Amino acid sequence: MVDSPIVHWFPGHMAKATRMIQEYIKKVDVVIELLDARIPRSSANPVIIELINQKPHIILLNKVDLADPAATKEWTEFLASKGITVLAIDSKSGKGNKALIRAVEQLSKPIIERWLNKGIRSRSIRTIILGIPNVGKSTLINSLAGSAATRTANKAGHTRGQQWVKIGKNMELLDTPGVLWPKLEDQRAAARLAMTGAISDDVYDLENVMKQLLGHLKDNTPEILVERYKLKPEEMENLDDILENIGRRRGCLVSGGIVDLDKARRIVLADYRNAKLGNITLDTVDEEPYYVEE
Ligand SMILES: Nc1nc2c(ncn2[C@@H]2O[C@H](COP(=O)(O)OP(=O)(O)OP(=O)(O)O)[C@@H](O)[C@H]2O)c(=O)[nH]1
Repeated sequence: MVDSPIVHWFPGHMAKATRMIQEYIKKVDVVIELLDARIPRSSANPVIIELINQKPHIILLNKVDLADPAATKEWTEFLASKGITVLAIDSKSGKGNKALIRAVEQLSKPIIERWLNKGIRSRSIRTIILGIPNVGKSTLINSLAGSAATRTANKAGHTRGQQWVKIGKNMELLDTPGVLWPKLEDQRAAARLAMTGAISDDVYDLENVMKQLLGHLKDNTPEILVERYKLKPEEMENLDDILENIGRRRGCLVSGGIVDLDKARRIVLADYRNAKLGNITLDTVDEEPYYVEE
């Protein structure tokens, strides 16, 4: 549960971001939306469809190298079954770039046809990359542009610059990605956004978020906890035991032999983010939607 409000996205910021995204979208023919393959539902912006305003739209499930391949297949099939153009990519390695360019070309065919009918022959298809903080927008732009022109960072909220970058023969990409706000009113999504690093580490309740992550690991992949932290079955009775014993194994002790639980929590969180606990997708296709209590 994320207890404290997320300072970056109070209503004033959201209104400004909405205006900016709407301005960007007016300038492009095709919108590329980046989601985190580990949390395709939680990393989607709540109002993206309205913002896109019926422009052709591609969804990219990014960081696929960190996600569970079977879950990625399910998500890809699920989204495709809704008529959405969807690709799974790893923008760090550039895997999927060619497929993305092909998908943009495919979606642009009717637009190019309309242009040709009007006698316009030399115009490029313009695109923009949209997504919540830290989802990999700059990494993808750099990878597509084949240079390090856009700064990437391992912290949320760090994207700059603005110009069109030529990709292939007939495509131009705005080198400034559109930063969307995450789904923070949905507490389940907010916790998962925190787990995957989309929300800055200083604005959520680590204890609460880690209770949920450890609960997920205990219920779904207890064998990974056993293997990674050398836990014995009797050390895994409940979440408090698990955390305390991980802390002991990892030497997170303060004076008097007491375990520094926050240190243990951070170790597990870093291990999850770096896929040291395996490739774990948190959002499942068939999960009940989360309802915000009135
Ligand atoms: N493993 C993995 N890491 C990735 C991938 N794409 C991006 N990253 C990492 O995710 C972090 C964030 O990437 P950025 O490209 O800075 O993300 P952004 O969406 O531009 O972030 P903001 O500027 O905060 O909006 C960096 O540490 C990247 O190296 C991927 O496909 N796989």
